[in-house]
Amino acid sequence: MKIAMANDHAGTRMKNEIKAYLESEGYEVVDFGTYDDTSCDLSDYVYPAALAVAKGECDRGIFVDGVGYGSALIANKIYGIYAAVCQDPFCAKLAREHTDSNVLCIGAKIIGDMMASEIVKTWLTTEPLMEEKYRRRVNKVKEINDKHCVPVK
Ligand SMILES: O=P(O)(O)OC[C@H]1O[C@@H](O)[C@H](O)[C@@H]1O
Repeated sequence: MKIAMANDHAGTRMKNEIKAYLESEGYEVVDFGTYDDTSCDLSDYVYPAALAVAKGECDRGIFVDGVGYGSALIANKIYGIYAAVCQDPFCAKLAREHTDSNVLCIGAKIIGDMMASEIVKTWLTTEPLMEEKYRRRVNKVKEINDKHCVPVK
């Protein structure tokens, strides 16, 4: 599985921790930056990383900023991106089982490294539930995406 990663200055340290974990587990990581703690604008990094997922160049995305919502807000503007902010493994489990999210957003100012690691593990290893009600809900969100978002070329 190929994973796009992106972050701003608030997420660099945690992004590096997660990236090292992913690579040790055999995942391929494409790191869109930023690469240091210099203050920057999150969208400069999350936008291209989300595009890579939308285009199928990467299978999933994991983005880290201060609180997580900033990454999700940007990523969810892109056709085919379903980004969820997760602050614990239960949320990460449901973000896959119920929502079929393809981007995980984490807030480095909100949770610690151990929690982030458990969230990432859970999110990457949980599959969407096939129960009719969850499929129906996911499909309704996809219909909104198809109606209002422009496919990425
Ligand atoms: O460090 P500064 O620039 O004050 O704040 C940036 C963070 O605050 C929130 O908007 C985002 O989470 C972003 O990562």
